[in-house]
Amino acid sequence: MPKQIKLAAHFPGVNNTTVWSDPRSGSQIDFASFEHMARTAERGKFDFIFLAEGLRLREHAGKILDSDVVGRPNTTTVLAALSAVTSRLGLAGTLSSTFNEPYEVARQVSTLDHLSGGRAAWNVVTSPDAFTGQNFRRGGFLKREDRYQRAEEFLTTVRELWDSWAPDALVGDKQQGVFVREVGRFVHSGPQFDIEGEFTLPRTPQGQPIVIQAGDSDEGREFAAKSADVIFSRHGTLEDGQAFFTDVKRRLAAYGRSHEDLLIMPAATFVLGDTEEEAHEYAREIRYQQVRPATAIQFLEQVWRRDLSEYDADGPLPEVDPDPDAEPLTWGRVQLHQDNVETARKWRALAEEKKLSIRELVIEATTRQQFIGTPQQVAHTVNDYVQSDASDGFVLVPHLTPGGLDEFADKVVPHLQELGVFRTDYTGSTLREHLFSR
Ligand SMILES: Cc1cc2nc3c(=O)[nH]c(=O)nc-3n(C[C@H](O)[C@H](O)[C@H](O)COP(=O)(O)O)c2cc1C
Repeated sequence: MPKQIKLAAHFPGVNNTTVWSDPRSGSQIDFASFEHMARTAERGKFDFIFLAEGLRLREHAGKILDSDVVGRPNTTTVLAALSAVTSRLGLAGTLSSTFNEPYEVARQVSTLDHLSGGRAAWNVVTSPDAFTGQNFRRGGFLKREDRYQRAEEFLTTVRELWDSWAPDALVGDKQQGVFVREVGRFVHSGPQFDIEGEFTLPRTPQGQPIVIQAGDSDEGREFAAKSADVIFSRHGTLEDGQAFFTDVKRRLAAYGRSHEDLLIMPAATFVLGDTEEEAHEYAREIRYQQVRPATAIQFLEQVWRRDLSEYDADGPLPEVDPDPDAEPLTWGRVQLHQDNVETARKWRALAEEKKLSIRELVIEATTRQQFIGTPQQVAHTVNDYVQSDASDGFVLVPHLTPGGLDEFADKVVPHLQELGVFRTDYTGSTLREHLFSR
């Protein structure tokens, strides 16, 4: 029996991977856009729709990063609204464990699980940097290395709250006039949180809503191995995916968990065409739309940590080397280039080897996992990746809002179904049932 593939739909929206200038692109904020994508994902029998969270607009060299599409509505409000226009699709939202409180998050996710009949998931993130936290008047709050301690105790506390009501606590006996047998009480005392009281919501349909984790450091992986149901990762290529998969799955045994208890779902994008050549040509066009000249210079400045605005994006790399001591120029984005000098060395070598301009180099160096081809080819490649343990499935990030997922749902999914590796209909009603058949 081949592995069954898990699929999620990432609502695009706050970075240069979205081609917002395309005539077909719609609003990032209107509910109609969220509804369109959710309905498409449900038509394609996806496991869940996924919303990321950005708590502060990113900045580059002191200005709002204009390659980002600004304006991301509140996660749980959008998901609550989506629960009313879908009936099976899982609803996953990102909420930071650094800038929230366990009681509040437990209530929000619990409410979503009740409203949706057991379809809620929480993506626990520690959030990138102090800059993000300034909106909360806690700019310097928690060093990066201390955030997982808080995240772990945060999640433990949330789980205690979710478990605080017995499954049969709500009696609702109209004859006897007994509504509730016993409310859920909790007491949590630890280094991060010291709270006690009654939780206001009874046990939810899933009991424990699904927990997703998205940090990539050693601590992040360990946290996921101990506590998460799903990891959302950036390791989407075959070799990188397999290395990540092996590393994370081997950590599970220490926590008494099996390989099937934690699903690995990297982000991936896709470009479809009637022929392979057409798909590749279209993919190239999309990358040029995503990385415009000004965006290319910004990417380079992120690595060089210098003002390079005088350079021509269609010309060669600057002769000047990166500044090893400078502060990053970009704030609010996860710092992908911690060692900027080393990254610059690799980029320079790549540009020299392939004779690339700045823009061509940025396109080459920043392209993430993409499935490109005819719908049938893409279905086969996705399946090969999953069967060869590069992942358990993918979180698909379309480049158009809101219609970018339509072709995948309507043209690729049927091929996956024919291969016998993807459901032809939902068999359960909760997200936990979709993901784990239990
Ligand atoms: C694939 C992926 C997606 C992420 N999505 C978000 C997000 O939506 N919102 C957010 O605040 N942080 C997000 N993060 C940042 C993580 O929460 C975390 O702060 C960051 O990766 C640093 O932790 P690490 O060193 O363990 O990777 C994401 C990280 C990864 C790897």
